[in-house]
Amino acid sequence: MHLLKALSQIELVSSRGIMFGHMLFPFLIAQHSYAMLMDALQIYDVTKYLEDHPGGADVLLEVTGKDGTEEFDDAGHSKDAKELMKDYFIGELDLDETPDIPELEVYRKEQDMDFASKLLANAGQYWAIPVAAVGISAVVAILYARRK
Ligand code: HEM
Repeated sequence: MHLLKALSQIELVSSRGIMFGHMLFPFLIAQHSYAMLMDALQIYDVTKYLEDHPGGADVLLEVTGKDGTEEFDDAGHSKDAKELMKDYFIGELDLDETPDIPELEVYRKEQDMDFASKLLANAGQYWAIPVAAVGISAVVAILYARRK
């Protein structure tokens, strides 16, 4: 449930024009804007820092749309870097205050379908085509026989 709430919060962020992950949240992509998460909650928009980052743009791009806490810590950033980071802080996910998105509930239900239910759900489609073909052939055959 928390994930759904987090997603709905990220959608609000994305409506402000922030790309939030190609892989995790593909429906939220907005061009030319890059955001990353820290400590699974804090959102940083690093778009304007890409070119100035001493570690290069590539490492930042690798963590956009994801949680970059581990990578940030591994790089052994200085106190100054941590201070500078505050300039790019745009907000925090509020996991308690965000509403659920009904569409996501539906999506989740589809995901939960096991193989047998999927097969049953699709069976209708698979039968419809041959049954229609036999029906049409029968009508054509009857019409043809009558003409003779
Ligand atoms: C808003 C977020 C970030 C800020 C403000 C920032 C800032 C900085 C600064 C000021 C430096 C120079 C060294 C220092 O003072 O520590 C640096 C270096 C570096 N950063 Fe970042 N950084 C950020 C995010 C990241 C992330 C997410 C990664 C990894 C995925 C990363 C990887 C590196 C690396 C590898 C270096 C070392 C470059 C070198 O010494 O050659 N940084 N960063």
